[in-house]
Amino acid sequence: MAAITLENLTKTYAGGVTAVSGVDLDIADGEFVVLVGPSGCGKSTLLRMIAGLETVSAGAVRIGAREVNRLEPAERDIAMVFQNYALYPHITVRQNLSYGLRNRRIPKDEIARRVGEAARMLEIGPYLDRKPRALSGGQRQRVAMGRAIVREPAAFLFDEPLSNLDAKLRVSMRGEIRALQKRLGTTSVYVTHDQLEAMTLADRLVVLRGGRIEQVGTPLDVYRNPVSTFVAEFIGAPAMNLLPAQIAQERLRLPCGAAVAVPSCLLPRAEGPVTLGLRAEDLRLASPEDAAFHADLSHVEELGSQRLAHLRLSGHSLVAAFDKGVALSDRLALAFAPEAVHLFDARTGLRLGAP
Ligand SMILES: Nc1ncnc2c1ncn2[C@@H]1O[C@H](COP(=O)(O)OP(=O)(O)OP(=O)(O)O)[C@@H](O)[C@H]1O
Repeated sequence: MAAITLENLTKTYAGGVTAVSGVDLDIADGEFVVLVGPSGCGKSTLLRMIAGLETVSAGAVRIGAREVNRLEPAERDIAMVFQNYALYPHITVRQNLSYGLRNRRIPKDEIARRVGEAARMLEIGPYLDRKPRALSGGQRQRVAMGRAIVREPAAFLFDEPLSNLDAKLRVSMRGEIRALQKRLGTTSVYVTHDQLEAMTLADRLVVLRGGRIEQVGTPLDVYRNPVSTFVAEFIGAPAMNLLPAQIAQERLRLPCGAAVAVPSCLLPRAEGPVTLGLRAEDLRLASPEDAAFHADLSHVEELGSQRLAHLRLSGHSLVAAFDKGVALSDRLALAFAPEAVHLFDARTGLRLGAP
């Protein structure tokens, strides 16, 4: 096991596209770090540079005490789990698991011990003598995990390993990967574009945007204190509501003209336009007297445990989350606690005020 350090890591492809730019990141020994961001933000490129599948244009990758920039993937002591499983189709599951170990001349009884242990952990014992094509997608992904585990590597690198599975299986495999990683204590870097997967797996999230780190933090910290409108909209479902607003005389003026008090620590130095962020669950139904504003109901999404109200406020859309069974009229009186307010610079999108 080992820590992983990225220093000013940069990748410019031959065509001139800079996919990753000046990334600095310290991943602690045993930590589970998830790289998350929209398509094209550079997360796969970053992971592939750690793996050695992509060359580094500038900067350094360290695994443990070693700089590994010039080492082949096989020399880096890492194991990778891919989306498409990458199993050998013509040999059995047992042979797939032991293949890499045999190549490294590990003694037979040691191979048998590791394969047996991984098969037990992943409950794939009954399939050891089948070929991959005789397995379901979930079982194949378990074999791919098993192949990583038997290597006993310094780190696991996961590239969207669950995206080919159906929604229910994804949730259960997510739990299994998390539990397995905790049990083994192996440093892990996991790439996904699915913010929910990122939130539930990570010790720390790394949100990437345009090849740069936008924010690093625990899932809850990133959810509660997004550094920008980009992170606010990307992390959390439904996405944070963002509305244009004005600061005037230490009050926040909403698009409908209503004015509300805001904690002074949040207020920007100058008066003027800001972007107001409000999480759907921070909006509550209010009596007409203590409503901050009124909004028109356009439709309701029933999620079983929750009702999501899609609303219109002076030409802007927003979503409010309510408990199941709450009665909703066509026009809702709504309020929010002053502490629930997130304010962002209207021009740069960066967070204003203390987190
Ligand atoms: N081999 C390549 N040659 C040139 N440009 C590339 C190459 N691979 C990736 N890119 C570009 O680099 C940028 C980052 O790509 P990358 O695959 O790392 O993003 P990603 O965040 O993993 O996206 P996705 O979620 O869609 O896989 C994109 O603009 C992509 O078009």
